[in-house]
Amino acid sequence: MARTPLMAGNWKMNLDHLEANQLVQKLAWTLKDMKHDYGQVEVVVLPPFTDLRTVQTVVDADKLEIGYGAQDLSAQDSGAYTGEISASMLKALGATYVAIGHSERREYHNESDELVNAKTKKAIAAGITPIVCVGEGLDIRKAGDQVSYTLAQVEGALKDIAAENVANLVIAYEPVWAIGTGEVATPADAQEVCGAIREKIAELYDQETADSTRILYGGSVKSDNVAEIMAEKDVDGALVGGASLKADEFAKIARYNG
Ligand SMILES: O=C(CO)COP(=O)(O)O
Repeated sequence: MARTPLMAGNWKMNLDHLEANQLVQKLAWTLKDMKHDYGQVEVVVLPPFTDLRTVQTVVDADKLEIGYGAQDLSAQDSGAYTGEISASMLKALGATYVAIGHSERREYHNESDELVNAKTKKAIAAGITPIVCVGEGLDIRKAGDQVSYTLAQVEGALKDIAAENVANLVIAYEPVWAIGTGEVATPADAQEVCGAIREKIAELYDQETADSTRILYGGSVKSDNVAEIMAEKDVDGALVGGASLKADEFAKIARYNG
């Protein structure tokens, strides 16, 4: 079954709401100039929470086909959880995606597979597509254990989630050693783990489910390396950090297929 490629820009803690407004408009103009076909490659931005209302306003006002979402959400529904943002709050802002378990959250906020699993369930319950992030650090890569390590994260994240929901979610393989370092995984590195993730989903569920789930690669993706990574059969898109902060560069990434 055909999987629509997805290019998602994770802005991390960059750009305030005024800058967000400019970037989203410039991205839309640039893609329009390039005659981008959104049916062929889906384009999504994941700004900081404080930008979401602004992004919603510009996307709605100009009827942009750019999707947007958040970089995290709470595992709780509501109540005394200072600083947290719930799935229903994101839904009310029209968010259609949310990144969950990004390696920076796992590292700096001690997010466990159990928490990632709980957050993934909250996103699904709210009708928001989770982008579940997994991937190994340098020590694990050096030991050659990247596949088993990453598959354990996938299994943890998907615990007790039904096949129909897994078919619709997105998994992003982001080897930590390739994030923000300029050191991009080779296409073969990306395919090795993305292919193994798809096999794992087939084993946990069935082949049809595995064939539907979109699997992204992330880690130093740029316009000059995206095409070769996208040529791999189990890579369905990219989760882009630094290069998504420049409209021209991110538009070129979205137009990797010419
Ligand atoms: O973490 C990433 C996206 O979520 C990747 O970041 P960079 O593209 O800046 O390496």
